[in-house]
Amino acid sequence: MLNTKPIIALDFPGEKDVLNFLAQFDEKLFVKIGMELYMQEGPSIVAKVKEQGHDIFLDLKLHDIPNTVKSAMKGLARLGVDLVNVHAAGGRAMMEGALEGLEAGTDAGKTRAALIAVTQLTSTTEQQMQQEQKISLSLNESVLQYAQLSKQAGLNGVVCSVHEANAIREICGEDFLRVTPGIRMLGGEAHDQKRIATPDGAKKDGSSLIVVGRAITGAQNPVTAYKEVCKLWEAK
Ligand SMILES: O=c1ccn([C@@H]2O[C@H](COP(=O)(O)O)[C@@H](O)[C@H]2O)c(=O)[nH]1
Repeated sequence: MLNTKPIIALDFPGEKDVLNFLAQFDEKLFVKIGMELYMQEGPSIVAKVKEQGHDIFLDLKLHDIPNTVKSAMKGLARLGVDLVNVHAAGGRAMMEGALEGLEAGTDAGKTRAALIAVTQLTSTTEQQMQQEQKISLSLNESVLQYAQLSKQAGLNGVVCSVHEANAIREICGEDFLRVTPGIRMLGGEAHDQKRIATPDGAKKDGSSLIVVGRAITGAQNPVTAYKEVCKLWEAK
């Protein structure tokens, strides 16, 4: 069973910044290690964060031919994280390969990480998707198509924006995870994100888990900012 705390995106350039950031908290967190940190520090950063007892979403968004993704996922499984992902655009066979690799690499007796697929990045607009990716569907339809494909491949859920979460829940079911980045406090700067929502909006609109980066890591007091996000996310 996955932790339902807001996932803090540890988008820092290196280990020192991460450890200084985590030292401010006196509770176990659910954190995300993405490409920025992993490319600098490699698997050792996963081990160090895990040693401190935090749950980990390893957000490397694998996207390659099925055999390569299967082998890579087998390696990632050995890191013992809680949540991993691929790009749904890699296709059904690639996602099935990822799942096989994850299962093969998970030590006997251990729970395998949940596997989710990125649908359309939260930094993408419908106009961009149609013009650059030449997808003639609406953005909502494209996200739903990727969600259904991910479900058929046996995945545990998707990364999407809050705006698509309810429709995915209706079609794919409550247990199919809707993990939503692009979270901002009311009036907060969007930065490069295009499909954004507040933590309480995410709760209301069907997210299973929220991912929050700069609204916490860039705050003057990250612990206070995190508590504020938790309060809104946990409010009934
Ligand atoms: O569609 C996606 C997929 C992943 N992300 C990641 O989430 C965080 C969001 O950070 P903020 O600072 O809260 O914008 C970041 O690590 C992205 O790589 C995403 O934003 N959208």
